Amino acid sequence: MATAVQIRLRNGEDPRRLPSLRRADYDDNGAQVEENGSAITESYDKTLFVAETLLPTRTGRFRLRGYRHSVDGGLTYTEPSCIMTGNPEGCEQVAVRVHDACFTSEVLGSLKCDCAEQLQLAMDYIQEQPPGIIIYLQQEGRGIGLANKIAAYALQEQGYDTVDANRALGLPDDCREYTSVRNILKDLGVKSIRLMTNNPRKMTVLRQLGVKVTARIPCLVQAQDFNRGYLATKQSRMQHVMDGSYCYWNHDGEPLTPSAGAFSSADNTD
Ligand SMILES: Nc1nc2c(ncn2[C@@H]2O[C@H](COP(=O)(O)OP(=O)(O)OP(=O)(O)O)[C@@H](O)[C@H]2O)c(=O)[nH]1
Repeated sequence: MATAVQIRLRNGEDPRRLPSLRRADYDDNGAQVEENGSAITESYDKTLFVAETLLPTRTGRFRLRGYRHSVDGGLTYTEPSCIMTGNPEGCEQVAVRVHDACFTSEVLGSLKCDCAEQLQLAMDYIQEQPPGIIIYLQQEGRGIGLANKIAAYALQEQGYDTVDANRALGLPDDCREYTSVRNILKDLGVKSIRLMTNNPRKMTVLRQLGVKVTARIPCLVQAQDFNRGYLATKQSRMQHVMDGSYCYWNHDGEPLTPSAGAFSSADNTD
């Protein structure tokens, strides 16, 4: 006999919906305004916790938390999730990976990028050194979506790199937004984080949102024939901190080879 699923209600809200959110309108400058045109002070980004379960995986057991996130007052929403080990609630300096979806590598096994391997590295890391959190966001293609990313790949077959392909399509280099990360960390009571990333933009954007980032943990994977150019472009045109000729990674975030000048201890503690 089926058992009724109990969903915890918070502040009277049904977390499966976003009923209390209103639609935001925007003025010419992109600011959110009321119907009468006056500026809105209330924030229209909202991230609601839905449920948590325990998930056994090939990498080990993880806590998996589901959220609903809206930036337009509930008109549309995405579903960020949190893959966690240990009990990071209320902790300082929690190892956190903010990871954006990559259907091509994570589902299809594409070799054109390093996304799937970075996700695996992060899972290994937080499994071996709990507590830790991976916040997985549905922002395929650096936010342009899967179909546009496929269009960008088609242009890359003609010789465009990953930046110019987006631009040739009239799309931004990177339009990911991270308000859900701030909201989820707040929901968990996480006080500060060590961010697993090679991307300085992520560090900057999260700090601007008020997330206390105390250190960076490099998240590097071995380059191979199909992603060598992509990794080199991320380094040269998107300021990612990595060495294009070889990649390495260990759990302390320290360089394994003396030639790894890009990874001074200063990089790891800024
Ligand atoms: N538009 C576009 N997106 C890509 C391409 N290759 C991978 N992606 C997307 O890039 C996102 C991951 O971003 P990356 O630039 O690889 O890395 P990052 O997350 O910014 O930085 P790290 O934290 O160091 O991994 C995922 O959403 C992928 O779907 C590409 O060639 N074009």
